[in-house]
Formats: sequence, structure tokens, C-alpha cells
Amino acid sequence: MAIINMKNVDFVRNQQYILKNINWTVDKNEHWAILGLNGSGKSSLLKLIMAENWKTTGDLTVLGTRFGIDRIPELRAKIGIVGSFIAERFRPDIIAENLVLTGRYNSSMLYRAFSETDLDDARSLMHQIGAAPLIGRIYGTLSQGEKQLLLIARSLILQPQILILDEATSGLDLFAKARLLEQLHHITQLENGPTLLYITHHPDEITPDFQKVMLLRQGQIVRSGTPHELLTETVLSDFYQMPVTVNIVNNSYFVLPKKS
Ligand SMILES: Nc1ncnc2c1ncn2[C@@H]1O[C@H](COP(=O)(O)OP(=O)(O)OP(=O)(O)O)[C@@H](O)[C@H]1O
Repeated sequence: MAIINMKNVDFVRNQQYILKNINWTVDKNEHWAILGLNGSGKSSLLKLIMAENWKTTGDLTVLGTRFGIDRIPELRAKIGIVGSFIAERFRPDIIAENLVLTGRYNSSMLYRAFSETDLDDARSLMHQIGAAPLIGRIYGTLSQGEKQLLLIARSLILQPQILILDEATSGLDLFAKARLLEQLHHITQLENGPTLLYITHHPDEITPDFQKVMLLRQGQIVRSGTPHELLTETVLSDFYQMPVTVNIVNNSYFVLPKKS
């Protein structure tokens, strides 16, 4: 069964199409990278999947949940999310492991009573993903890279079936970015690990862990296919509507505007 199935999905706001005629199927363990310029609709697409946005027309099924028919809260618990719009929701004085634990309740604060054992679960997850040095630290004092690592731990606490990363490397230095991509590689190796949906502006982040790429422009899927098929000068120049060069270094695709 497909993890995500969208048929003729439109998302309209203020009489404008934000997403138009989206047809997209994601199969289990098929990790996708989504490329698009600013305002192309990437975050809107992911918010549809998370039921933060509500489609205007079309059929949308995520993990067997049919939108408009089945209950949504159970679905949300199966989707992990890392991105700036989540990062901004936490109080700066929350302790790192408490923040990780909020993932269990899909909230930004710990509203319910929790035990030391619950916190130990959060700490053990932090150990697993290399975030142990952050135990006991205050969120507001962490660097961008440290915050991102914490959000990854938080997103994994419910063992999600889908993990969404929305510009997860923004603000990370070269090495923190490489570490994050390495973390993602480990996640793809987990038995019963989540399917990754990775939004980026940077083709060099589309590692061999991603089998599929979607090119999104002005709310429409221009093309989807394998990185090998799509990350070429011809396809990307057509997609960006500007000439670009593509250099492949150590299996990474570096795309630059072509000099005239
Ligand atoms: N709820 C909404 N109401 C009105 N307009 C919206 C709404 N959500 C998104 N938009 C508009 O839809 C367009 C796509 O926005 P979206 O955030 O999905 O783009 P994006 O590809 O993620 O962009 P970026 O790379 O800049 O984050 C933008 O022009 C945005 O202003």
C-alpha cells in the first residue's frame, strides 16, 4: 500500500491556486527530496500531508487515512516533522530532554504529568542520535545545529512512519550539515524506519539515500523521477527557467547558475 496517495489535489487560498492538480504516490521506504524555488508550494504540500492545511479538492490518503473521512489525530502521531515552523513553537526556557518528550504528545509544551522514566526514554533517544551532550541544556541557549538535532530526536520519539524535514539544514555550517545528512542516512538504515520527505533548495543535499525527486514550480509538479534522471543540466535549466551547470562531486550534485 502506498504511504501517500494524492489524486488531482488542489489547494486554493484567496481564490489563488497554491497547489494545482497534484498527483503523487509515495511507496514505503521510498525516500523523496522535494526541490523548488521560494514560494513554489513545498511547505504547503507538506502541511496538507500533516493535515495542517486542508485540500480544496481531490483525493488524499496518507498512511491509509482518507482525508475528509477518517480521524486525523491518530495520523498526526505517525508523522514526525523537523523544520523552522516547528522550531519556533517552543519556549526558550524548555530543557532539551523535555522538548524531546513533547514529541510524544504532539505539543510544544508538556501539559501532562510525566515521570523520570519518560524523560529517560527521551534521553536514551538523544544518546542514539548523538545528542547526548545536549541533555540538561536550555533550548534557547542552543546553536542552530544543536536545536536541529534536538528536533530530530523529538520527531523520532513516536517512531513515525513518515519523517518530514523542511529545510532542515538552514542555518547549519558545512560540518553540521554533513552530520545531519549522516544522521538521516542512519535513519534510512533502521528496520521499520520512517519514509523521508526532504524539502530543500540545495540539490547537493540529495544524497544517494533519496530514490526519488519531485520538482515543484508555482504549485505544480513539473517532473518527478530518480535523481539520476532529473538532476541534469537540461532538466534543471528547464525547471528553473534559467541555465544552470551541474557538477557531481563525491555523489553530490552541485548546481550553479550558468555564467553568460
Ligand atoms: N494559508 C495561506 N493563505 C494564503 N497564501 C498562502 C497560504 N499558505 C501559503 N500561501 C502562499 O502560497 C505560496 C507557497 O507558499 P509555501 O510556503 O508553500 O512555499 P515554499 O515553496 O515552501 O516557499 P519557501 O521556499 O519560501 O519556504 C506562497 O506565495 C505563500 O504566500
